[in-house]
Amino acid sequence: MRCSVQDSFWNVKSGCQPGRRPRCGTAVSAAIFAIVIAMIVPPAFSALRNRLSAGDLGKVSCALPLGKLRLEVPEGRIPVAIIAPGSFSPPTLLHLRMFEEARDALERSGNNFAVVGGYMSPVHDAYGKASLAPAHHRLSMAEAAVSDSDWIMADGWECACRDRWTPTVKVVERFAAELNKVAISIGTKRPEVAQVRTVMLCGGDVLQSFNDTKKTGERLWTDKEIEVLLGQHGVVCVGRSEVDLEAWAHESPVLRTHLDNLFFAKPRALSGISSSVVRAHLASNESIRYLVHDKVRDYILDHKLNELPNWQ
Ligand SMILES: Nc1ncnc2c1ncn2[C@@H]1O[C@H](COP(=O)(O)OP(=O)(O)OP(=O)(O)O)[C@@H](O)[C@H]1O
Ligand SMILES: NC(=O)c1ccc[n+]([C@@H]2O[C@H](COP(=O)(O)O)[C@@H](O)[C@H]2O)c1
Repeated sequence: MRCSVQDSFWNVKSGCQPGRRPRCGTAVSAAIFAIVIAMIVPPAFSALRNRLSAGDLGKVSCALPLGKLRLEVPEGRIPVAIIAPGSFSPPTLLHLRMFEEARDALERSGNNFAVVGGYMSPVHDAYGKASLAPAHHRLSMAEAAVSDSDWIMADGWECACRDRWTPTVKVVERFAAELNKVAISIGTKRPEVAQVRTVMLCGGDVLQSFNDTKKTGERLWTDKEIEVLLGQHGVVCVGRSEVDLEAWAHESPVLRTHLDNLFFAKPRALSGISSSVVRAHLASNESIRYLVHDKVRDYILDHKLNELPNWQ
């Protein structure tokens, strides 16, 4: 056999030079080469796939998903959308449960609210929390988690369409701007735009962090941000522990002036399920079934996210 110019890749590996007979083109060396490639390429590919971020995020649509939005509410009701910012690394069943608790709390708050939709908004990688899986995985898992909900959606604008971390108030403002382009009909009235109220959803730990100060001495949430979030939008908070958040908010100087726009869901069943618990199970090679949606579990295992160094 003589080498051709087209053999160039193989020529380099085999020592074959055009015009000469290959020196070691035996079946044995070919088989060894194939085995070595088979051993090296899949793990390297999987590691690369886990690290890929910007490339995959390029495919994400930056338009707000509207497919599950309720476009009609009964007479006298105020349409409300629930926006949950968070890490979702990974999303758990408790994250989904939070939405159900929040919807009940808002609709029973005596404000005539009718919840028209809910959104999970995974935070940008640049937020820098050590346990974040790459954003495209967190977004895909959020989409899998809400796939069989008839009202909760996942939105990738914050994590995939921005080049840096976005303060939550800006995230909520963008949801408000987009949702207020959608015409909603109230009772028998003609559908009209600019009717949807946006309310941020968070757990008790995040609400309590409104009072926190960073190591630099700056506030974690500025007064201005809290003013806009609570004064113009609203916050619905789901308790994660026995702490009486309502009493705490009454005592908090930054919150007590906005109590009218602060709503509390008090789950009958408190659960310790969190993303860190799920990651701890994965790190110990234990089952995560019934802690996360089955599709999220499948996604984690299919993409080997359990091997992410920051999930160990
Ligand atoms: N069990 C829970 N009950 C109520 N709220 C929750 C619960 N788990 C998470 N949340 C809330 O969900 C939102 C998103 O959570 P996020 O993914 O940022 O953190 P987390 O679930 O606490 O993750 P980690 O364990 O990695 O810190 C936050 O507002 C958080 O307070
Ligand atoms: N000032 C702010 O806008 C601010 C501060 C801290 C956390 N957050 C948001 O809170 C969410 C939850 O963060 P943690 O997972 O750190 O609790 C994230 O979406 C993050 O962007 C916002």
